[in-house]
Amino acid sequence: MVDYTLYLVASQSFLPPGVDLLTQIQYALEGGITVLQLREKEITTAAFVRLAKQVLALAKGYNVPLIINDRVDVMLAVDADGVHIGQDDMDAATVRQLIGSKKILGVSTNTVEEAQKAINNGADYIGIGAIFHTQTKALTVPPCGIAGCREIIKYCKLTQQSKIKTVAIGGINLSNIQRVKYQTAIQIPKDNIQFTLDGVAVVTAIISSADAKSDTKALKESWNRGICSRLDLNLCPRNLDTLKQRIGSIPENVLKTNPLIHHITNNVVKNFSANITLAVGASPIMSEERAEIDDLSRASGALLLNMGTLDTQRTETMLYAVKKSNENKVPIVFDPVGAGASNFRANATREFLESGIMNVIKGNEGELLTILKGKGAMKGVDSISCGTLEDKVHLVEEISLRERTVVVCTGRHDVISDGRCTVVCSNGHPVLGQVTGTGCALGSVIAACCAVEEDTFSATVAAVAWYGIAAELAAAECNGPGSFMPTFIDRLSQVQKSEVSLWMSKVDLEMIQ
Ligand SMILES: Cc1ncc(COP(=O)(O)OP(=O)(O)O)c(N)n1
Ligand SMILES: Cc1ncsc1CCOP(=O)(O)O
Repeated sequence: MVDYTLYLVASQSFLPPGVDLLTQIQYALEGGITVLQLREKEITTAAFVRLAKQVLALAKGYNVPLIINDRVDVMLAVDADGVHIGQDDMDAATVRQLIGSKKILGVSTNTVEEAQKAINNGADYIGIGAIFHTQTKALTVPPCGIAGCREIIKYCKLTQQSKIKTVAIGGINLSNIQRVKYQTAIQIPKDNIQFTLDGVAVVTAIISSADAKSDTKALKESWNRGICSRLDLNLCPRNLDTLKQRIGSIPENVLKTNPLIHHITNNVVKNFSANITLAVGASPIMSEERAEIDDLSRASGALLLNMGTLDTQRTETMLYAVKKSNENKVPIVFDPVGAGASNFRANATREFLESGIMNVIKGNEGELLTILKGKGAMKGVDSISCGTLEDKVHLVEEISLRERTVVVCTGRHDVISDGRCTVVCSNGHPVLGQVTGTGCALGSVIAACCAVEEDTFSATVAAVAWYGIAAELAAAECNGPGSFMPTFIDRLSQVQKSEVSLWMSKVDLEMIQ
């Protein structure tokens, strides 16, 4: 039985300066790779055979199978353990005939149809990908992403009841390996079954590493470790009554717990967001200093990441904060402000989503459309509409299912989904749209609620309703946006102090079946 946990696709092209391939492979073997592939595109057949013989001897010493990329002739010449082929190579059925039944056959797949064909043609495993963008090769088809990968796993494991093994490939590294493992998992609650990938394949995460042995170890440990971050997909209450019961106590818990909320947010809203955080009973800290992220991550109840005034340095810091928060199981609320306004922001949004697990994604329709469809869906940082409320619900559900996280789309009606359960919250007031920063500061309240409530979906619904009700109360008392701001902060801070039943009576929620 081959163990596909950590599959290295090795190639001379991506080595660090001064390091030779055999040495790097030796480190990777010492670090614990479980499968090795030799992928050489630029060398002669004779050189490929020579190299393959050396690599095979090395791999045998660690009992690790050697797969040859693309070249059936080289694989047969050195008697390697198997061959890996892509969609543009010799067809899998012919390769199977040539190599016989005992050798390993791997096939690259990007769609369910390709997986189906690979299984029918006798593949032992499929490489699913590219799952994310990769620097290693120019992709001819777009990355299939977490959602595409899940579809393929589901097909392989469930529909076909097949013994085929699955590994994901493309852009996988230490920062996202856990996300890949857990977010591609398929749960069948009624049968208590879970299907997961059998492993991941990487090129640069190991082959370009300055310390290949320890990076290999770290990748393997991360794969085998329990889940980082919180993915509480089973906690979502199933009906409106249980949801309302659960959200009723959340504002009070924020006040009692006084969680620290680390904000990496935009310059326009820092002051307002800090005041809103204080008003709900949490403690804000605004810091973009990378040197204190480790400490803050250990101390924080939640992290708010807001892309409003993004720059290159802040992007780096945010990526590091994502990594640390996931490691420390600190929930992250991600606000992709202006995601589609420029290529820079669209790319950063993608990079954030690929780099780790975001527990909540909060955006307006334009931002969420950008997450779903890429750049081109919005103008500047202002939102555009995706159509009817039904369209908005579909948008939120689609992203939530794809990213396996809670998604909130703000607007006249706020739509919140965790992919299994969707609610529309109609609390709020149009004056919120006349005060800058009110959208961003909602992120602070969501983060405060997530810090005290494990069930991220309920925490998010509580925050959205709480915010909306405070806005309704404040708007009723004031004359315009100027006087609204202080009154809003007052009302926000008073919700916990009022009777739960009083604030709950104002909650305007509808559950979408
Ligand atoms: C494990 C694994 N999965 C996918 C690939 C990609 O193979 P292919 O589609 O043949 O592309 P090239 O590697 O030839 O560029 C792989 N090599 N390994
Ligand atoms: C060979 C291949 N096939 C699909 S993505 C990929 C390259 C993966 O490289 P990396 O792990 O460095 O992103």
